[in-house]
Amino acid sequence: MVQRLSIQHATLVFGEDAGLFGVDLTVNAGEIHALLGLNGSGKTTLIQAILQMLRLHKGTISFDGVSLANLPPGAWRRVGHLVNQPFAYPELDAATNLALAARLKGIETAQIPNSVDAAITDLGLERYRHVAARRLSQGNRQRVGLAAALQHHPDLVVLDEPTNTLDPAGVLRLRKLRLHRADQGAAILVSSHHLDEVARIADRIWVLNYGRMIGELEPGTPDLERAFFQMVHADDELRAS
Ligand SMILES: Nc1ncnc2c1ncn2[C@@H]1O[C@H](COP(=O)(O)OP(=O)(O)OP(=O)(O)O)[C@@H](O)[C@H]1O
Repeated sequence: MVQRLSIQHATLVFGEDAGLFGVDLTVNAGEIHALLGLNGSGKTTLIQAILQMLRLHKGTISFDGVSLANLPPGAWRRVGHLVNQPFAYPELDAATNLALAARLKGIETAQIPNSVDAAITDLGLERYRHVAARRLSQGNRQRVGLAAALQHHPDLVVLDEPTNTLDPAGVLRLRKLRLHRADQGAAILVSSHHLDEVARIADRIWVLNYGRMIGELEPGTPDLERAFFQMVHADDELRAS
């Protein structure tokens, strides 16, 4: 089993209980892992640290066994991500945005039109391929961002709340795409507030609370919401005592 993403004792302190405090996590090739946690629990911070948008104060993050600090720049082409705003230049249409993303990720020039077509089909953007990103609805802009994150078939996929703003059809497309990519060997880490969706796709579900990894939930748990709150409340009580 290839250990694609390995996070050891990730620590990044913004303030008391804000940030990350000794977070450990490993995602193997072919697995989908979900990060759950209340607002402010540290999901985006962890994802930004994985993407080197934030620097850890302590701990290490490795991709295929190589610490991010030593990763050659070309290795980032094997990563696909969506965090904060989806990638899209507002004046450019969906297809041109995707062609630029493909170029940035090192897809050969001759392959770019096929790659863009496939990404547009995968995310159901056919009607919008010639529409400027600034004219797209939020959900369709999110689809463009997801298409850009996934079109180069990255080995590691990191997505922060990707189903936000997607309609049920978009959620379904993304689910199929993620399951398919994991079958092909990608390691996928995704944060979410949508417990139903997480239960459908995740091999493992991790729970963050106040920047600490407080446990794992079994994806097959019948009432995932209840189990989640029990875990969070038990941790809150422990912290208060
Ligand atoms: N740049 C920053 N400076 C100071 N504090 C920050 C910064 N970024 C995040 N924080 C704090 O760190 C904590 C974790 O924030 P983070 O955005 O990672 O949470 P989250 O789990 O992604 O939340 P949400 O579900 O609302 O997106 C919060 O208390 C937040 O206010």
